Amino acid sequence: MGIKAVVAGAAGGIGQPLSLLLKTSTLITELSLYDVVNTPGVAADLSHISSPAKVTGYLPKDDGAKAAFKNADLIVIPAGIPRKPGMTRDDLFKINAGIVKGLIEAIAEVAPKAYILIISNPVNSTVPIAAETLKAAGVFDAKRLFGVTTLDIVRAETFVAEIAGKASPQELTVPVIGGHSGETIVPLFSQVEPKVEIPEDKYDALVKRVQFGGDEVVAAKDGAGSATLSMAYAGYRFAEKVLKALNGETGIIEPSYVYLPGVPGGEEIAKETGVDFFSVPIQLGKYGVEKALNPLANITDKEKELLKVAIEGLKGNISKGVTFAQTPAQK
Ligand SMILES: NC(=O)c1ccc[n+]([C@@H]2O[C@H](COP(=O)([O-])OP(=O)(O)OC[C@H]3O[C@@H](n4cnc5c(N)ncnc54)[C@H](O)[C@@H]3O)[C@@H](O)[C@H]2O)c1
Ligand SMILES: O=C(O)C[C@H](O)C(=O)O
Repeated sequence: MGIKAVVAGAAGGIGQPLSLLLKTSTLITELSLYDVVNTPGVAADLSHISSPAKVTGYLPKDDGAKAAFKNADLIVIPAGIPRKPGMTRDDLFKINAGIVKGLIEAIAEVAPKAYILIISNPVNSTVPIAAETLKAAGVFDAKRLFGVTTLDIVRAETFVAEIAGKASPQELTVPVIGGHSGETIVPLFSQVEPKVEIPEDKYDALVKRVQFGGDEVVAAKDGAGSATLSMAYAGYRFAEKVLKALNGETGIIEPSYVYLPGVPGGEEIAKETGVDFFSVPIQLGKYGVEKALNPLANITDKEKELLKVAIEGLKGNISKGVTFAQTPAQK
């Protein structure tokens, strides 16, 4: 089976290294790169790599977005502006909301069955925008729409391993649930596998570091953007799991920000949290999310407190996205 993958925003700080990683996958036979600039060059460069995927670059002219997306199996979207110091992810809404909506409208027309992976911030709002836009086009399948929160997990693994003195962070599974910004990010250190002891006096700082890891990078880049390389790694890690699921592998589990009422097992979590969009561990299959796993049953009192704050923040982010998508564009 051939798999067609697309990166929308492929010429950007995340888009280029993410496209490189996707080009190395032997599961992809066709890799389409879409951006408003520079994709012919990025595609020519990647096309010299000796892996199976045929690489093509598309620009907006000649209906390039639709040509790029046509009949795709997997579309990853890191299109949009990144933060500068002093900005929140919500400050990106004004510009990125419209970019995501436009891209999703094109996808709805020409690739309604694609797995859509949204990286563009604010993820807490851009995923609801995508869901509403797909609903309006009559092609929404919650089992195939994902907000990529993997960078929070990657960071949690790294920071927990540092504290727990583990040489190999990749041996740890650290569930991180909720959303993807500040206090909406909820690491569940009580459910780390294999179990680790977080010293009491280090717990709060560790939670904060996972929640605000993005700010560390924004500050260090000092006006030159936000995380790109670690995000490309995280984006590929999630995309690779989707590719394996598409290829028939079973038992693949990773957290992602999904529309809970639309995925098996999600309704109960939506009732418990009071929000429809939420990141939880999901099991992936050939046709999308097979089930959402409920991580809430055994959480600690401290994690319950974090969850409460996260849910309050998420409610506003979600309704802002839904309202934007449902409001007709001003002429
Ligand atoms: N989900 C996460 O964990 C996570 C992590 C890091 C960054 N991000 C977000 O990813 C986004 C991209 O970050 P970056 O550092 O790559 O930014 P960047 O500015 O380097 O790249 C963005 C790219 O998007 C392109 N673009 C703009 N409008 C477009 C459109 N309509 N169609 C197609 N492409 C378009 C730009 O030309 C540019 O090449 C930002 O919103 C950032 O906040 C998310
Ligand atoms: O911090 C950002 O704005 C980018 C990204 O969401 C991150 O977590 O690094």
